[in-house]
Amino acid sequence: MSTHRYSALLTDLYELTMLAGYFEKGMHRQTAVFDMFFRHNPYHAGYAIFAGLQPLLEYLSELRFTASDLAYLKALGIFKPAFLDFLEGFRFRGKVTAPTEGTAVFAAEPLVTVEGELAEAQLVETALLNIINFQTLVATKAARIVSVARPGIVVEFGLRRAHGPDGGLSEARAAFIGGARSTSNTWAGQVFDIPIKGTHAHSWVMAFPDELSAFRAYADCFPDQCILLVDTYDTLASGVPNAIIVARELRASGHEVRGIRLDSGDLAYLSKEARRMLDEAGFPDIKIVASSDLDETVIQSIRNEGGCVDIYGVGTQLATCGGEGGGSLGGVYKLVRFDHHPKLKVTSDIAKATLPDRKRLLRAVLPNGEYCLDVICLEDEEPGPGTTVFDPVNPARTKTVPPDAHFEEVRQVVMQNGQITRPSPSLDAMADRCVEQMRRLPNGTIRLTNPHIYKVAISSGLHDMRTRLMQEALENQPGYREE
Ligand SMILES: Nc1ncnc2c1ncn2[C@@H]1O[C@H](COP(=O)(O)OP(=O)(O)OP(=O)(O)O)[C@@H](O)[C@H]1O
Ligand SMILES: O=P(O)(O)OC[C@H]1O[C@H](OP(=O)(O)OP(=O)(O)O)[C@H](O)[C@@H]1O
Ligand SMILES: O=C(O)c1cccnc1
Repeated sequence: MSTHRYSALLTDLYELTMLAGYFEKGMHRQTAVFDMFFRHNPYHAGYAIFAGLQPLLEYLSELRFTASDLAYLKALGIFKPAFLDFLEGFRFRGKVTAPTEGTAVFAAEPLVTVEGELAEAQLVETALLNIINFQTLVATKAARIVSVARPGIVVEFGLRRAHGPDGGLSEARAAFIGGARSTSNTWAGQVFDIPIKGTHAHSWVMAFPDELSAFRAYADCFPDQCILLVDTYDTLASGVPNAIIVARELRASGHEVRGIRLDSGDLAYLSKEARRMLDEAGFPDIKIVASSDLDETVIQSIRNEGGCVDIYGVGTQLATCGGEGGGSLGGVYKLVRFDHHPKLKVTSDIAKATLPDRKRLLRAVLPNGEYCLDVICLEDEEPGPGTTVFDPVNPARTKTVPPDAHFEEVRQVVMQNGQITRPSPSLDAMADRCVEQMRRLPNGTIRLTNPHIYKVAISSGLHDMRTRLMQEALENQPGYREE
């Protein structure tokens, strides 16, 4: 569902000045192809989970300059009237190719490819990166957290620590794609139809004369959604025993306490003790919720210690994409074809050289359904099983596509002539896709630390084209002399 209209001014000024320049030089209608990709998986992870496509397509479909946008740009005094007239009729009519949200993707792979006139393909750079970088970063963090929490479930609690209201909204969406089963963010629930869940705060307990009367009052108000926060005073000496008293009283009136929440201390130890006390009191179905600065490492530690947590409430670390290698995803948007010619950003560092031209992204799948490597090839290439492919950074290293593998196309055309051509799957289907993708990755790829590096290779056609373009670019440098 659409949240709001995106402004056409959701862009960096330089996109607009370049556009004005291309317009003035008569270049704006020349054809261009741009690729969005990132150079390193976030969190030093073995994979990333692609997210943000549906909001991106909404932005592209709605992109137009309103009268007030044009008045604002005019008042800046830097744009000429003819250009402002051009912007008035501006619409995005390009083509977009991308994976489905929830798909596992890897560093160096072309993710979103935008093809169209230079003006439209250039203008959308900033918004595209803003949307895809953030949602992919959050979905990946959620997938990491969920991968260690399972079969425990993850609830997203991050709104209070998210980067602004809009950050909190899109974060809840991306966290759901990455595997969080619900959110505390009520607005996200309304906008995206994500299940919403919640308990109560310490202030509830403190607003009553004592913990037991606070628990009784909460059970009275919410007899069928009663989850009690048990750590305000002393978790095991008062919180859990008081929760058991209220659970007995509620049962006598035909209802059940649903859960207790632990929010401090050693969550492994406390959850085991609380589980034992609840079971002994005849409440094996009361769930244990844990929160308190959780992330994938803490959850793994709780699991390793045999903790009895059923539900992990994860806020700050998920909303802010914390942890080493987190914080931001460095996705970039590079010109790969212009005016019917493949383009390459030449650099002495081959790791930073772009992959030219229109490309396909293929995933080699073994007979058992497991993914074994990805191959980036030119649009008209058909690499088959048994083909030799090249490491993009060190092409002296080659690999053979297993002869019994078959290729799956990772991306599809999702927009043509500015019209969405593939309806977006539901958020549930995206979340299911993420689960399925993680299941099909090789063992070790989803490990938190030092993961197995999933191979991404380039085809011989792409390798040859890149080598030729690098050579041509060098020869065109003033002062170049072949040794
Ligand atoms: N078993 C565990 N293994 C690893 N880390 C844990 C475990 N249990 C809790 N933690 C983490 O240890 C930290 C300690 O929490 P502690 O209760 O001391 O602080 P707190 O929750 O910030 O307390 P308060 O909110 O009362 O100040 C939290 O960040 C929590 O995520
Ligand atoms: O720790 P997070 O992963 O961000 O999860 C959300 C946290 O937000 C709430 O506490 P808050 O820090 O607002 O205050 P409190 O713990 O003092 O109640 C809640 O009790 C969690 O601890
Ligand atoms: O419902 C909760 O328990 C909750 C919601 C947001 C943040 N912390 C806790």
